[in-house]
Amino acid sequence: MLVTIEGIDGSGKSTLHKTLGPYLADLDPVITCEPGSTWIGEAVRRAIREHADPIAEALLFVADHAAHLREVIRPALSEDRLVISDRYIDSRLVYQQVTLDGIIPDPLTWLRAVHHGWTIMPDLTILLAVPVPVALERTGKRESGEHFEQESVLTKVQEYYMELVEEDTARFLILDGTLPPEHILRVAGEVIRFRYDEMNRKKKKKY
Ligand SMILES: Nc1ncnc2c1ncn2[C@@H]1O[C@H](COP(=O)(O)OP(=O)(O)O)[C@@H](O)[C@H]1O
Ligand SMILES: Cc1cn([C@H]2C[C@H](O)[C@@H](COP(=O)(O)OP(=O)(O)O)O2)c(=O)[nH]c1=O
Repeated sequence: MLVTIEGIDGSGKSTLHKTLGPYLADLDPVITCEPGSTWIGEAVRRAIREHADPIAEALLFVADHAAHLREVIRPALSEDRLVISDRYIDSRLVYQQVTLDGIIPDPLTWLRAVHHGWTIMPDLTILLAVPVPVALERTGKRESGEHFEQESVLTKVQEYYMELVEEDTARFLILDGTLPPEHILRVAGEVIRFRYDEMNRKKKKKY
């Protein structure tokens, strides 16, 4: 089962992701992330740092995703493992919708077409929602400000995430990212456990 964690910068994804591994240790989950689960992640980081051309940057994120699928996601899913990824396809659908605006006509259609036919859609996506000012206050404490971490970008990104939810409500679980981290961990952890058990029960029934 593939679970992804999404949200704007500063929404608390990494905090949740780090603690889910130990919380669900009995399920032996594969804990992974985008960008950066393969060497292509280094190129992505450089593109972000050096404000590369937005199309080049978008395609590097896609290249990182392709390598991630081949090296981590597909092998783990083929063994029926539980995979939990900090960011995944939706990050591209929302962030690159912003960065490609005015550069490519209809960026969302283009982004979907680029992924079409080879990506694997998540079974469950946990979206951490926090007001943009709270996220900015949190990320403002970081030493390296990235070019995505601006109010105008994050406001659009949050809006686009909500549009994705409206299109596919069954896939998303929205959690209030301003709640205490232990509370978020318990809800996310128990929902993942329930869904994973349910999937395994259904599989057993088939045999
Ligand atoms: N639920 C929470 N409540 C308060 N602060 C949080 C919470 N989750 C994370 N933080 C803090 O906010 C900052 C950003 O969190 P992080 O997990 O790195 O976010 P992201 O990975 O989404 O950018 C960190 O300093 C972290 O300690
Ligand atoms: C995976 C992905 C990330 N990003 C952006 C979101 C982040 O601002 C940045 C780095 O991602 P990440 O390392 O997850 O940062 P954070 O922990 O702050 O959320 O890259 C995209 O623009 N497109 C993508 O496809």
